[in-house]
Amino acid sequence: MVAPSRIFAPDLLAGQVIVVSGGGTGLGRAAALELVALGAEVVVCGRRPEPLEETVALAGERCRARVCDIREEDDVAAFVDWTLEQHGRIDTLLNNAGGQFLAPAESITPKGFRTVTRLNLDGTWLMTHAVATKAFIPAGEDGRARGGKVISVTLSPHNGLPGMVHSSAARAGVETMMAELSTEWARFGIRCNAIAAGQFGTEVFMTKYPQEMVAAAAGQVPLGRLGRPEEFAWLVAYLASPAGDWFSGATLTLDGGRDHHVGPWPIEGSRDAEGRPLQEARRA
Ligand SMILES: CCCCCCCCC/C=C/C(=O)SCCNC(=O)CCNC(=O)[C@H](O)C(C)(C)COP(=O)(O)OP(=O)(O)OC[C@H]1O[C@@H](n2cnc3c(N)ncnc32)[C@H](O)[C@@H]1OP(=O)(O)O
Ligand SMILES: NC(=O)C1=CN([C@@H]2O[C@H](COP(=O)(O)OP(=O)(O)OC[C@H]3O[C@@H](n4cnc5c(N)ncnc54)[C@H](OP(=O)(O)O)[C@@H]3O)[C@@H](O)[C@H]2O)C=CC1
Repeated sequence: MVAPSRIFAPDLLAGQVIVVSGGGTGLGRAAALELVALGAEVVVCGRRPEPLEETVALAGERCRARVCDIREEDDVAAFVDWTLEQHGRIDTLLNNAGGQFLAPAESITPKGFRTVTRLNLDGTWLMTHAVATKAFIPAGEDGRARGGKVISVTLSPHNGLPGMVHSSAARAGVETMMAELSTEWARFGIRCNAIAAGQFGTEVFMTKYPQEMVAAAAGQVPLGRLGRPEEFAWLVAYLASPAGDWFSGATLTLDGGRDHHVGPWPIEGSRDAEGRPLQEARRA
């Protein structure tokens, strides 16, 4: 049995059907567990069955899983069709599946660049388009488009992460995609937003990258620590709830201040002998 939410009422999302891509691990799993705790029916997908099955085991019977590679059009179509057969509707799509490898830009081959943009930009588009055309745009019982919400994970800092030019570019594309669709698909009652995630201490984050970079990451966050996966899950739950109904086209940056980090503060030349930031004298 999944643990109750520490923030929201237990029936906040009762009756909702929510798809979480990449729901077998990390941020996606944390979101899936929180959404189930709030009463939603959750469907997770990813390439590997084992992590998905683990999420289902942790979440309980209101969570189902199916293997789907978001880069493959036929896979995506079959996944969305299956979800609709199981539940009859989808209310929210969380585009969380994604990732990249860390490498200096000059060393990235055309294939390597395509690999990352195909996953993060094309894959997000395939999922968004399939869910919209199959679940959100078709008319409901009242003859009007059913509507729904798309929440896509992107990346902070927005001036790009050195070593991740492919992912920085792809995530910028996703944010603009969400903004554009918020206008085009408003007529169907579809809300599209992005969550620009700063650095979160998920298992993959802690193990995939060079350890010296991981160790230095919190030092680049003004609030001095990595994000906790449940902090991401709470924002997803908020956006999926009625409290999120007037958000559309927004990028919500969740990063402890990382986007605007200018280095440690106060720096030498800007602090007094006790280390306090300098302040100008008031005029007499
Ligand atoms: C202080 C600062 C703090 C901050 C520092 C850190 C900030 C991190 C912020 C973000 C954190 C996160 O997102 S954490 C979560 C990350 N999670 C993930 O990345 C999970 C998903 N990722 C993946 O599946 C893989 O990494 C990915 C490469 C994207 C896709 O895998 P695939 O199996 O599809 O692809 P592969 O077959 O492995 O590779 C395809 C091609 O890509 C290229 N390629 C792949 N790996 C490569 C590598 N390591 N180096 C070079 N090139 C590579 C090659 O051209 C490969 O072709 P060949 O040459 O022919 O083989
Ligand atoms: N952790 C962090 O600091 C940050 C994370 N992010 C982004 O947030 C998201 C979640 O990150 P996190 O939980 O840390 O990382 P994970 O690597 O744990 O999560 C990525 C998930 O996406 C799935 N996935 C990858 N490729 C595909 C694919 N082609 N089709 C379907 N599913 C796929 C993976 O499952 P499988 O391998 O089984 O397919 C995995 O469950 C990612 O998009 C990540 O890039 C952004 C900023 C910072």
